[in-house]
Amino acid sequence: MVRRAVADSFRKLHPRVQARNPVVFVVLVGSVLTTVLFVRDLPSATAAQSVFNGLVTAFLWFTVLFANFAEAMAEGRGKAQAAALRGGRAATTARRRTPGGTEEVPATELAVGDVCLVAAGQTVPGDGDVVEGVASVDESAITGESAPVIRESGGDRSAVTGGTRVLSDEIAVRITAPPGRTFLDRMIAMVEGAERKKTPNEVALNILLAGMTAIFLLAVATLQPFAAYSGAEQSVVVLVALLVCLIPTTIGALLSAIGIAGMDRMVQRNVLAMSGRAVEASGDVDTLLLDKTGTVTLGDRQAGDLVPMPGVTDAELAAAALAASRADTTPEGRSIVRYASERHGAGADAGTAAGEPVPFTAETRMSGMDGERVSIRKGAADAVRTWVEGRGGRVPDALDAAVGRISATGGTPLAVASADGDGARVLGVVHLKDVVKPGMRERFAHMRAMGIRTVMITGDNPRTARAIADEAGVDDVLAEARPEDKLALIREEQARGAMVAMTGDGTNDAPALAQADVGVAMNTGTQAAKEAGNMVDLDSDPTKLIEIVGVGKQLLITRGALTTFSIANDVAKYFAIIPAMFSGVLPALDALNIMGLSSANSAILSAVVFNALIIVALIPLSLRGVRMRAGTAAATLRRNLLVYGLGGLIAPFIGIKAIDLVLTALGVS
Ligand SMILES: Nc1ncnc2c1ncn2[C@@H]1O[C@H](COP(=O)(O)OP(=O)(O)OP(=O)(O)O)[C@@H](O)[C@H]1O
Ligand SMILES: [K+]
Ligand SMILES: [Mg+2]
Repeated sequence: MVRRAVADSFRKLHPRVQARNPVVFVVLVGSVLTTVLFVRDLPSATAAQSVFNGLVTAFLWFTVLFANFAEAMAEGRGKAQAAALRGGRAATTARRRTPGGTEEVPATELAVGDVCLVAAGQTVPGDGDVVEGVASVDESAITGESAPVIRESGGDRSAVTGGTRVLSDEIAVRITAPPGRTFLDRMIAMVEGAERKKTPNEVALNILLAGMTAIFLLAVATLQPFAAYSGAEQSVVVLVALLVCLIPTTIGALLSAIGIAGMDRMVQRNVLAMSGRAVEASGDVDTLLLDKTGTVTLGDRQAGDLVPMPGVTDAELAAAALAASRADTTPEGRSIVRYASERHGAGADAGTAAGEPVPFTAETRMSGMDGERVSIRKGAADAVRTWVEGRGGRVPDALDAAVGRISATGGTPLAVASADGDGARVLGVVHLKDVVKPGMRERFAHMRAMGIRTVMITGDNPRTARAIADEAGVDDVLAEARPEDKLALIREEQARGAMVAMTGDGTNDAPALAQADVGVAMNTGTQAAKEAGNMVDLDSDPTKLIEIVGVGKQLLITRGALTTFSIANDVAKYFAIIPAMFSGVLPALDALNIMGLSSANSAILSAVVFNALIIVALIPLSLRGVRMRAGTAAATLRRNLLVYGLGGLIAPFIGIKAIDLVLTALGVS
């Protein structure tokens, strides 16, 4: 990896690459200039002068190369990972469905909307949503996790990724991404940094650094007339050396490496950040919104009980629930069919006329069927109540009692109602059971300690929401939320200045994921959710946000610390070079030579050498990030100013003096 980074450092010398970084570009121009002067003066200059010119030139080139090396090292890990991912992407053929049957086609010829059949042992040919069937899938090619996961049509676990392998059963997959733009392709581009754009913060910092560079350029250029006046005209090599020492080369050289390394630290935690901007934003998150099902809970909502209303028999309720769920492909719908068939026989709804299915939407929060004589609905209790009352029906008090009992345990109550010529009535309630994921409470407490407010938003009723919220330990809940309510809540938080992160998995979460500053989609979620967010968590762990925030904060703090160090650092070089330049003519300036450097040339050379070496010395810190300790932001800032500001001020005095001693001992100057 180091060898490749060294080769890349030379490859990056291309002016078009260098022009992206104003500080390093100025050093590059300086290097070219001193090289020309070194060669030009070679015949006329004294040997000592040529050695000086040659060494200054060499270390200016090293400065540029070290900056390139830092970036190449940061990119290295991603490139290795991309190569591994590419290796796993074997050519696959797909069994595409045609009007008459199926046909074999190469996966690269699939178009969006095609439906393919994938059986046990076969590789999923492209990204898509499962439209029929349930299967266990090995996603280790993408997540590195070998335990199989369940993918099924309908609900929030319908997305499959090209390159993963079906282990059991057969599924039909509707392709959602064109070849070349699949998740794996994007993942490769991402870890490789091919799509890396400068973040707004990086752009701002670059402008600041470019401004400082321009000011020092002006200062150094106007120094010459004064120097000439006082009889100490300086060589261009010395002026270039002074300029390079004064401009913020340290942070200029390391800035992009710090950003790339931050992205890479996300990848190491199995989080794919689609932009550096998202990584930065995660460092400032103060509100986290989570959906309930599949995020806070395991999301495997299964029918576990049927509660009939007074005057309704068990069989009647089961028949209605079954009829309303026959065409419902969501996991909830299928679990009702399973449960009712087990208890009351597969044909329990034989007496109920079939009809047109009414699919579930997050908007209506109901599903069911419309027959010729009778309509049936099942869904959120408040939605069903409105439906029944709208048809002149009266809702029994027993409904509230049943809903309350189920909700109190964190279960989801689905009310079942029917309407015919005689009016509408509630038949009973289906109890969907779900379980809070283990370890949630500790994780949310940790977030609270980091100053992050957690809000659970769910389409479920307020009592279920409250029960789950209390069990999981989130700070606040928003219940009975439709997609636009989720969106409105995020806008509201953002309007009062909060940085909002959202984790979710459903298609109904997609608008909110897109609106949030940091939108983390669960890998188990739907394609729509993954498209909308700016991060995907391959482990589908909502509390991963703690680590995401940690990485973001570390990125911001590392960048701040090294910027402080870089600027403080340049002050000392001023004390090395200015006295050296004028030592002959202005003895008063010798007071500035507090380092007691041996000669003018040695002082200047030592400063240039130190300026180059400090970049290499700080590469490990840039890649690893500064160590994070618990504490408030203000305390961290104070500590960093002390360590990196003061350290940056003192380090060069020691370093330059040491280099001066070595150079003198070697007899170089
Ligand atoms: N298949 C279905 N048929 C009828 N009603 C349903 C179905 N699935 C869910 N519901 C009802 O709709 C409500 C909202 O749906 P859903 O749970 O998907 O919302 P959500 O906003 O994604 O919240 P969550 O955080 O629970 O995922 C559920 O609480 C339930 O009452
Ligand atoms: K510098
Ligand atoms: Mg959901």
